[in-house]
Amino acid sequence: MLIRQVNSDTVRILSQRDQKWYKSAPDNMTYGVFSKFQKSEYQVFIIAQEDYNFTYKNTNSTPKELLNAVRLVDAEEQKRYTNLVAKAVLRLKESSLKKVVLSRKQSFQNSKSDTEILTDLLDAYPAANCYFFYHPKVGKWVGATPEVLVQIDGVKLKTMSLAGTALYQENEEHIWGKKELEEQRLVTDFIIHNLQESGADNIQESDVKTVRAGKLIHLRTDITATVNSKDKNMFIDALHPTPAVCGMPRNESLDFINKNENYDRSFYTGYLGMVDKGSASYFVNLRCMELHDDQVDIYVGGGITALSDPNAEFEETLNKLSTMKKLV
Ligand SMILES: C=C(O[C@@H]1C=C(C(=O)O)C=C[C@H]1O)C(=O)O
Repeated sequence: MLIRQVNSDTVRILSQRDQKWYKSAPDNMTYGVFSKFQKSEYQVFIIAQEDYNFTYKNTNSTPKELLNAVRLVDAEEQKRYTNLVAKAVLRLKESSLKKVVLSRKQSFQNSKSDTEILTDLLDAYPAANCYFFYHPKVGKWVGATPEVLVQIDGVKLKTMSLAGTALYQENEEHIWGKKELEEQRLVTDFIIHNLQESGADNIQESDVKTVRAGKLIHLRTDITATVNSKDKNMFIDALHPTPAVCGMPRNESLDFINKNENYDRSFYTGYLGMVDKGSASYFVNLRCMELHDDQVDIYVGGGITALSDPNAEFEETLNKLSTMKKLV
């Protein structure tokens, strides 16, 4: 497993010599975790039998083709997805469901090598958390995620509420609509409530800010807290899945997703992380794709509320799709 965190030059690789599929890891070791959206299905632990890091300086010359926008409309898929969103909007208007995150995957041919994809990823997304994961029994995934699930260093915990999406426009301050502001507030409230329930102290939230992720922008609140428990997993369980990838209330949205999304999210909207003695960093697996021999599956989604417009939600998935499509 390889990770380069936001705006860092250091690429870290944890590698396991054997091909075993570890289902847990002792806490005094350095290890990586790669988890499905529905964690009860499974998690993979990478035991760091080797632990390397190297400096990767961005070339400052992102290849031109990576900057081009690509629009990847598939008419059938548009119809299917907008119908799904319309069904969710009806449910959101008629029930106690407040938000549900819907998603889809689209497949493309790929002729690039893993190394080409990885170097293009590191060049194109210095401001994202870039990762590459491979396990012979699990598969090969790559992504550039803007979202931290949770970082714990000693007693300090950091997390974020990230939701709401718009296109980045140079020299223009975006005015966010009610839908985005409300759906992001919902995520913040959920995180704060669940941290309180888990016994975290001194919970602080920043002002809401607009942050850039490639050609997209999102709303983000940074949240910090003090934690005394040594059990990092407790905080992951408290936070994952947040309403940034699932919905609100959690069980109701999960039920809607399982009954209506009609495909397997697999590791998309799950999380990945590295745990190193006293510290742990976990990221939400977004803006990601699964690599097969000559095909890739790109996963994208977005938060739906009663105020959502199905066509605008489809556009949002297209914009997110191009993040990874540029790399293959
Ligand atoms: C679900 C995704 O992203 C999440 C949904 C967002 C939204 O609905 O605006 C924004 C950021 C993420 O929390 C994705 O990128 O696939």
